[in-house]
Amino acid sequence: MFRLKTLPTNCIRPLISIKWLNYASEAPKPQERNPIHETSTTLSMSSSDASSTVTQMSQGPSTAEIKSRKVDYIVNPPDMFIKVEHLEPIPESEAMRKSLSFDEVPGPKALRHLAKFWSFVPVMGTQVTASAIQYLLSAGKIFGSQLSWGSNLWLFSRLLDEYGPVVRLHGPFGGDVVILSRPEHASAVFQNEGRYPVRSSLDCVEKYRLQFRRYKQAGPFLMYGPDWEKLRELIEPCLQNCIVQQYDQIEKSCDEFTTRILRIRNRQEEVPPTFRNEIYKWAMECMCSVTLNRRLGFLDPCGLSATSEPARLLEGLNGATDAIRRCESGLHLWKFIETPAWKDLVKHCDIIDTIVNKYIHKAQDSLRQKKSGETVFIPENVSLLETLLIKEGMLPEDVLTVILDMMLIGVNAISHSIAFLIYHLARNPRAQRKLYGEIRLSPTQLGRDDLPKMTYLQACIKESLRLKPPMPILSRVLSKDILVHNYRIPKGTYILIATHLSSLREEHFEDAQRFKPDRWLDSDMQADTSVFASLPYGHGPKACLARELAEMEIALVIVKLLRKFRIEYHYGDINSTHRLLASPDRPLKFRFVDRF
Ligand code: HEM
Repeated sequence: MFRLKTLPTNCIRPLISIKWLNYASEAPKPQERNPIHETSTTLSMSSSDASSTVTQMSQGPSTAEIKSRKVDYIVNPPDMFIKVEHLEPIPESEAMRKSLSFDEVPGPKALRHLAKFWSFVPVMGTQVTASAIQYLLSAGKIFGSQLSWGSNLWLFSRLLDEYGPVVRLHGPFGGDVVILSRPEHASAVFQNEGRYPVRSSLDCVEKYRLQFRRYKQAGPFLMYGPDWEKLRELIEPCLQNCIVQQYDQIEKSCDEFTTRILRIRNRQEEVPPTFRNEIYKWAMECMCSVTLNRRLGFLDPCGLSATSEPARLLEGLNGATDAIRRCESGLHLWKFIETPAWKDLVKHCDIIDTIVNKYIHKAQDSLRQKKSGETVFIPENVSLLETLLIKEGMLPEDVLTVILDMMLIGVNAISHSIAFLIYHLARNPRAQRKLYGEIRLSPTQLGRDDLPKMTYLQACIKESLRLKPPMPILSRVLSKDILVHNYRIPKGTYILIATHLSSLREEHFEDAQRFKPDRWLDSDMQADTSVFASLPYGHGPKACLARELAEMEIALVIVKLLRKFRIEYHYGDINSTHRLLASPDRPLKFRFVDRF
C-alpha cells in the first residue's frame, strides 16, 4: 500500500498524466471523493490549466486508488509533486509474478533517445495523443508531406512486424505508449478497462471549451469519470427515444438525398466530385432532426445560398474538422501561441456554437411555455435538446457540448462510413445485386424494426466498416497493470490498438482485403475473436454512443439508394486519409444509374 506523503505547492507542470490516471483508475463512487486529493490537485495545477482541470480533478480518486505501482511510475520524476511510500505489497497473481517486466517490451531504440531529448524540453503537450504518435512515427518518413491513415497503418504494421505483437514507444510528452493489434490483446485491454475508461483526448477542442470559452464540461467524447458516466446515462435513453420519434424525419432526409442525386448528376448519371458534401448535408439533416428536432433544409432542391444557416453550419463543421486535424497533428504550438490552425478552430467552432446556441434558447423558451401551460406538454414529443435541458444540473452550455460532439464525431463518422459503403457496393456488383434482391423483398414502407432483419444489408455494413473503419485506431489509458503476451504493462500506460490491422489479417478474415459480406452470415463470425478483430464502434463503456442510430441511418439510406439506382464507380481505388477521422482520399464520382 502507499500513503500520500508530501505535496509541494510550487509545481508548475500541467499534469494531464495524473488527470488521465484518475479516471483510468477503478474510480470511487462520487460520495467517496477524497478531500485530501482534491486539495492536492488544486495545489499542483499551473494557473493556466487550473480552470480546466480542477473540475475534473475534483472527481478524482480516493487515496485507496493512488495505492498502486503506476502512480509511483507516473509521478516519481524529481520535479513532480507527489511522493508515495510503500506500506504493504499488493498481492499478485501467479501469472503476474511469472510475467516479463515492462522494460523487456521491445520497441525502437531511436524513440528511446528522442524521449530523453524531450524530457529537457518544457512540457510541449499535456499528453501523448494519438496524433503526436502519428507525428513521431511519420517524422522520419515524411517530414513535410501529408499524414494519412494509410501511411500510419503501414508504419504501425512495420513496427509490429519488426518488434512483435507488443511494441513499446517511449513517449516524449509523458507516459509510454504501447502498440497492439491482436484481438486477444485488445480483449485483455477492454476487459480490464474498469468503470471509467480513458482514451486519447482532442486537446485543442478541450482547450477551446474549457479554457477559452470557459464551459463547465468538455463534451462526452472528451470527458471521463463520474461526470462522463452521468452524462452518458442521461443521453443514451434520450437518443433511444429520438431514434423512435425521428424515424420518419430521417426517412424523409433519405428521400431528399435520393432526389438531390437526381438533380446533381450529369448526363452520364455521374455525381460531381463534390458529392462528399452532399453526403455531409444528408448526415447533418439527420443529425439536426435528432438533436434539435428540426429540419434545417440542408438538402434543399435548389441548393444552399452561402449565407443560409445550413451553409454556415456546414462551413463551421468542415472548418472545425480541418482545424482540429491541423492542431492535433504535430507539435502542439497552439498551446503557447495563437497559430493559424488555432485561430481557424476558434472561428469555426464559434460559428457552430452560435447557431446551436440559438436553438438552445428557442428550446428554453418553448420549455418555459410548456411549463406555464401555454403549450400542451407531451413528454414523447420532447426533443433531445429539451430532454437534456430539463435534466437537473445540466447547463445550456453542457447541452451545447453534447450536440457539438455528436455533430463533430457523428456526422464525420457516418458520412465516411456511407461513402465507403457506396464505394464497396459500386466496386462489387455481385454483392450489390444480392443486396438489391433482399431489398426488393422487403416491405415498401420500411419500419424501424425491418432494418435489422435484413441480414445481407447488415452484413454489407459490417464488411464495409471492417475494411474502412472511421476510427482505425482505438486508444485507452490502462486502469491497472495487465498482462499482454506475458508482458506486464503497468497502469497508466497509453495503449494504441490498431484494430484496423487485425481486421485486415488473413488469420482472422480469409481473403481479408476483399469485400465479402457473406462472411458475416457465417455463425462462427460471432465468436469472441472475430468480435475483437473488427471493432468499428469501439468497445466497452466508452464505445460509440450512437451505434444504433448510426446503423439505422446507414441501413435506411442504402435501401433508399439501391431501390432507385444501380451504383457504379469507374475510377482509381479509394483509400482512407486522415481528416479527424479516416475519410475517403479521392472524389466520390459515383454513377447513379436509374433502375427503371
Ligand atoms: C458508422 C458510424 C459511426 C462509427 C463507426 C462510430 C465509431 C465510434 C468509435 C470507434 C468511437 C470510440 C469508441 C471507443 O473509444 O471505444 C465512437 C465514440 C463516439 N461516437 Fe460514434 N461512430 C459512429 C457514429 C456516431 C454518430 C452518428 C454519433 C452521434 C449521433 C456518434 C457519437 C459518438 C460519441 C458522442 C462518442 C464518444 C462516446 C464516449 O466517449 O462516451 N457516433 N464512435
